[in-house]
Amino acid sequence: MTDRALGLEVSGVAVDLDRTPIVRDVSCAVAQGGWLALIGPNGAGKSTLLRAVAGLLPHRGDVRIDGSPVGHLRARERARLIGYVAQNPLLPPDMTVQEYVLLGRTPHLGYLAGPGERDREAVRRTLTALDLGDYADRRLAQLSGGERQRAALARALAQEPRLLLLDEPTSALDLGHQQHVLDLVDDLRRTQDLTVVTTLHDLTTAAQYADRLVLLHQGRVESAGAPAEVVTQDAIARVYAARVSVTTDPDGRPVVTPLRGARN
Ligand SMILES: Nc1ncnc2c1ncn2[C@@H]1O[C@H](COP(=O)(O)OP(=O)(O)OP(=O)(O)O)[C@@H](O)[C@H]1O
Repeated sequence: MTDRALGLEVSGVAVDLDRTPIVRDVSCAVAQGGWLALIGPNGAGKSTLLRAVAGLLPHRGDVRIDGSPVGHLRARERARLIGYVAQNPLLPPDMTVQEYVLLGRTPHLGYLAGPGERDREAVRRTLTALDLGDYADRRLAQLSGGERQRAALARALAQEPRLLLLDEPTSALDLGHQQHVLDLVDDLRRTQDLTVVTTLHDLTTAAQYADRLVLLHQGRVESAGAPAEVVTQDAIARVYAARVSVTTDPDGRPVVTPLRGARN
């Protein structure tokens, strides 16, 4: 970890759902402007942890954003600080893309005030950045799966949060849009000190973009650190029951190739 201030600090967070422990005593942290990827098999607790950090689930333990305990923030303040995109967001079908993305500005509007030029400009900029400029007046129901996913992301970016929480943000995107969206988020964290936390199933992609990985298994932290420390052949075999080869790219980041015959 760098000596930069912490953008997100999670200490001893635990979540029970229907009295079942789902996230157990998880601690992790990422610097301001850093990118942390939560990885782990299906059911490991990644989405649950992300929702707890977003303030959407009751939890034990402490979550701090830029040093402030989230539990002490008013809802509006929290909405200004945290942008969250769910794995399968429910989008109002009859709303246009532009109207929906403008909702991202709600936490910034004055009491009873409508959106101003700065808000409209933020929406225009975000739509263009996400390749949705031509879709501004389209209804959300008329978008493809990938376009919908980009609209949900656009709303969170138009919000201009300090912490961006993205649950599988590229699951519906083609390769070009995946790269484009992740590069855009990467650029925002570098230029605007945005702190980013994503869940990502693709371990090679996670290792390319994140500077810190947290491997969750059965609700606990199995390991955490730089990508090359966490993504190892042994860890993947143990936690995912998958047979892979792990090589290293020229930047020293792990590249994971699945090998057929894992069950043999
Ligand atoms: N209301 C609930 N009551 C009990 N268990 C639940 C409830 N909701 C979710 N779970 C369980 O919690 C576990 C963690 O779910 P979560 O969605 O956080 O996993 P995940 O790591 O994001 O998985 P995936 O990779 O499949 O998206 C799962 O086993 C899920 O079945």
